[in-house]
Amino acid sequence: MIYHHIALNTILPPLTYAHDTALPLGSRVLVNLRGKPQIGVVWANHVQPEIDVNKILPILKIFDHEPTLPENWRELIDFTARYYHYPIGQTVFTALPSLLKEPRPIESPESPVFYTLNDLGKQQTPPPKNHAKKLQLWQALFSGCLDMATLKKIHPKAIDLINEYKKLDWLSICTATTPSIPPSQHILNAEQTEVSNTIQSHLHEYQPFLLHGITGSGKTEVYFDVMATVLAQGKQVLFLLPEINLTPQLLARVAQRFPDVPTAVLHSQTATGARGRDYLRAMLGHAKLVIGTRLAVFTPILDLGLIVVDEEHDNSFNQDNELRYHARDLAVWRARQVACPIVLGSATPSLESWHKAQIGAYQLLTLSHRANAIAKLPEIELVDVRRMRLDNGFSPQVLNLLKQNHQNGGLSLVYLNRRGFAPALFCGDCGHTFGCPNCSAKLVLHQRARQLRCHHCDFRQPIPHACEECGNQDLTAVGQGTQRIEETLKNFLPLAKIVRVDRDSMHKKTDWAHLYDQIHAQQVDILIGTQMLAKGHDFPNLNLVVVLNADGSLFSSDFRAPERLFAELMQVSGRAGRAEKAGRVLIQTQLPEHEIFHAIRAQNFAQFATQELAQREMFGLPPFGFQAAVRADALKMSDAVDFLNEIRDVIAPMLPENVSQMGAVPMLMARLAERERAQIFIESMNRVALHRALSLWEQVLAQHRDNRIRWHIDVDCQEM
Ligand SMILES: Nc1ncnc2c1ncn2[C@@H]1O[C@H](COP(=O)(O)OP(=O)(O)OP(=O)(O)O)[C@@H](O)[C@H]1O
Ligand SMILES: [Zn+2]
Repeated sequence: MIYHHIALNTILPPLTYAHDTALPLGSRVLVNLRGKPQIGVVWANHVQPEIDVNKILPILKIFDHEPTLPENWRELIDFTARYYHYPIGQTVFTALPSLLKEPRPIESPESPVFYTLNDLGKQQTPPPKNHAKKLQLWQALFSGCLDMATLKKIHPKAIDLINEYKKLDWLSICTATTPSIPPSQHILNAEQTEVSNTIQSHLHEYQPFLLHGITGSGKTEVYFDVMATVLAQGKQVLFLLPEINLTPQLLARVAQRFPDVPTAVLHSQTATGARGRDYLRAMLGHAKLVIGTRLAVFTPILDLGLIVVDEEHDNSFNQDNELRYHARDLAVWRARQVACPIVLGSATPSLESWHKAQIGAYQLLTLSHRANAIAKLPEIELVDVRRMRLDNGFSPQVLNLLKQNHQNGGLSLVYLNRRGFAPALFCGDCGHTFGCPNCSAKLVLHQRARQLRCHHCDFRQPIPHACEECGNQDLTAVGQGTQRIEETLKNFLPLAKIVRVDRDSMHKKTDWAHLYDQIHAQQVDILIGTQMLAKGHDFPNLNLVVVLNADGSLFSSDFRAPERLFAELMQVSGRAGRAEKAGRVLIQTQLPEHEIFHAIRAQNFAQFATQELAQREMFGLPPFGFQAAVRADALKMSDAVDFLNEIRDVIAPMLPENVSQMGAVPMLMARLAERERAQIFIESMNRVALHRALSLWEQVLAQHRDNRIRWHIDVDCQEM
């Protein structure tokens, strides 16, 4: 008998099972766990059993016709599990798409066949213009070699058309698997060229780059330029971006620039079947360009030649439940593993990456001008609203500008990162506000739906007619949400076409396409939007941005709040003035003297980063020190706090010297979905020591099982 370690979807380490031959590592198998058949992955073979061999169960089934999960992928999983102190088996199951978690054999995709029009085909009349997709498919076949997966992305009925053309003998099969890549529509400017050349002088080796390019400086064009070279060499590219930026606009840009390149798109909304297939296509090297959000960092890739992380500072690369990982950091690890360059791009880099560039661990590349030669960075002005009477959140100055801009035919964006009608409902008699019964959060008023809603746990209730404390029937909606802003502006400018863009208004994928069409047809005068609209979009006509109520987070005790606010305001400002029309940005604030606004007005990231980093260094905060949180939640705060403090005391005598652990404290958002949450911060200036301490925590936590309490470890935690 040969004994194997099998990684299973459990908190236990890989368990031992027997088979009469040695199975290849990375194979999928079926085994019994607690009497139930479960899918597992062979993690080690020829292991020495640590338990009585008579008790070792046999492997029930081997999916031996499937490709095995490759070695470098297993190394990535091992590293992830170790670094984030998470069970290996559960890490495997987070990283796999559903298709591979099913106890069924999968159909392994065959090597793709590439089609092109032959001479006879090229002599035919192309399909008429009113059959746009058919024509597009024809044009793609005319100029390149494409596989079925790529053709299907151009036209869903590609199979039928290919069969038809085959019958007519218009096609030939080509072997070329290195795609032909048409040149860009833009000629890179001098800065872009230099940056691209620098990156390209480091292909085939590990080299991290931090590309700091102001908004609209043409970072995407630089990524594409480097990608074109790597793809033309037949290597694969991993392109990661925040969920919010994975827009149809971006995918259209990719499709236009790389029409022949077999592409896999992996994000949480991709349909299960498609995601599984794309995962395998990347793993087998069929898909050359792998685009996705954070989870795509776990895609096995046969021949990785380049990684790009766009908007690398974005918080959505950090997963904050179950396996708490940072996709950007894992991407850097992967680049080192396979010795390829990685480009981290942003207009407002994370202070972690900026610091690494300052100390020379990353190479800093800069794009300091807008790519479009006539476009300039917008002017940013502050509107001091301290002593002003606001009309539903608007200063008179801002209202006037919006009116003027509408009269002059401009496009304006009103930014407010708060959806709903009003953030709170308030009783003027007794001062009561309506809170969520499950969370420490106020209920948000949604006027049209006639509901109060919790934006954290999605609790909903009808709008009450009277105060639940004193019975007063005169309740006031305080503060502004995007719906109220929309209402106010519609009353103020009844002739303007106003569109609100937030999570409540954008449900379907087609909503975005529709919005773009409307904007490009110049049918929109004013956009009202949350973060969703602030990032990455390129609306050439947009020339006025108004930010309402930017101050909220400046009172936060989260040390990352200023960094986030700076990034947010630079991003939203960066939407203005991207083409011919000069841009203007107004930020309403109660705190115009706050130092963060000096840097924002100067639009000077380096200045901001230097200030912030000096403070972080003084307090030993990341990126100077390393930090992890151990969190516990229970129905009662005292249970969570006591649990953590007890374990802390057990560990204290064993704690490595240069590690400190604080006392347990409630989290900033102390109550969430009926659970009360506490945490202990564990800090060290030495990463290895911190991880040694965390391993201790892991061991002791595992021994202290208490059904009332759930716990987790969050390494490099982003949430306070
Ligand atoms: N070399 C160039 N010549 C002319 N136009 C260009 C050039 N490079 C990029 N552009 C155009 O400039 C605009 C901004 O480019 P791009 O979207 O690549 O910038 P970005 O830095 O990724 O922007 P952001 O970070 O603000 O989302 C786009 O409309 C793009 O088509
Ligand atoms: Zn809630």
